[in-house]
Amino acid sequence: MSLLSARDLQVTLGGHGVLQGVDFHIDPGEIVTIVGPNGSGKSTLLRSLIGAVRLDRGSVTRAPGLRLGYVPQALRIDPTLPMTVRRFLSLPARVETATARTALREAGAEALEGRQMAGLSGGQFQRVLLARALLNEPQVLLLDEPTQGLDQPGSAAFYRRIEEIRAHLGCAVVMVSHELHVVMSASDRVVCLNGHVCCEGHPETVAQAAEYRALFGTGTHGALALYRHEHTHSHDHADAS
Ligand SMILES: Nc1ncnc2c1ncn2[C@@H]1O[C@H](COP(=O)(O)OP(=O)(O)OP(=O)(O)O)[C@@H](O)[C@H]1O
Repeated sequence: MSLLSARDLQVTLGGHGVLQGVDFHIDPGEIVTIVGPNGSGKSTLLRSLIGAVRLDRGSVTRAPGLRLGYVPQALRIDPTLPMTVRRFLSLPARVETATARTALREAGAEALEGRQMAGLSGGQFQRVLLARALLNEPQVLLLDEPTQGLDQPGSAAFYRRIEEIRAHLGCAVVMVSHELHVVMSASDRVVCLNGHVCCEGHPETVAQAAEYRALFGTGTHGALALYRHEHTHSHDHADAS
């Protein structure tokens, strides 16, 4: 049985249709990567899965008592606000020091406990966000472009960490990524989104796909152009540029 599934999702934001007829599921231990051009609804799909978006139609079903951990695409913290990493982890709900330390260790951020949030590098900040998502020992970890702004080695290290966390905690992982090496090597399944699910499957089905490049253009720097894309329908999604 799937841990988390969505059926026939339809979402409108600001008067524009963002998701139409989207089905999704994630099974225990799986790593599923969502790819798609800018504005194709990837973040909206993740936010729908955690229950943060009003659905026009469709439903999201969670296994009973399911624990989710979510790493947002961006989180802005007022740089003038003094706040340590430890304190940040206790917002909005206080967590025990032992719990915070375990999560920081899992995320590779144990050395950052006493640091000011405003002084963290991009990679350190992402690890702290990851630690926050791990506080409740999630069964599904959802990551929205977690390596945005990291350099290639930083990004590769982050994804290795995710693999380790999956192995250690046994959690399933849903992530949005634009990085080919992640899509190719770290995913059990790839879901290609453009307002609707264009296609999905094992990364092994990846092939040379001129169609994909035609659809996604340079928005992904052609990096995902290898994803095999068998198109039987046209695209008119407003933001698919
Ligand atoms: N709160 C909002 N109000 C109005 N429109 C919104 C809102 N949030 C998102 N949108 C619009 O919905 C569409 C999908 O946004 P979403 O962030 O889900 O796409 P994405 O695929 O994650 O994009 P990116 O790759 O750029 O992060 C975009 O056109 C965006 O402008």
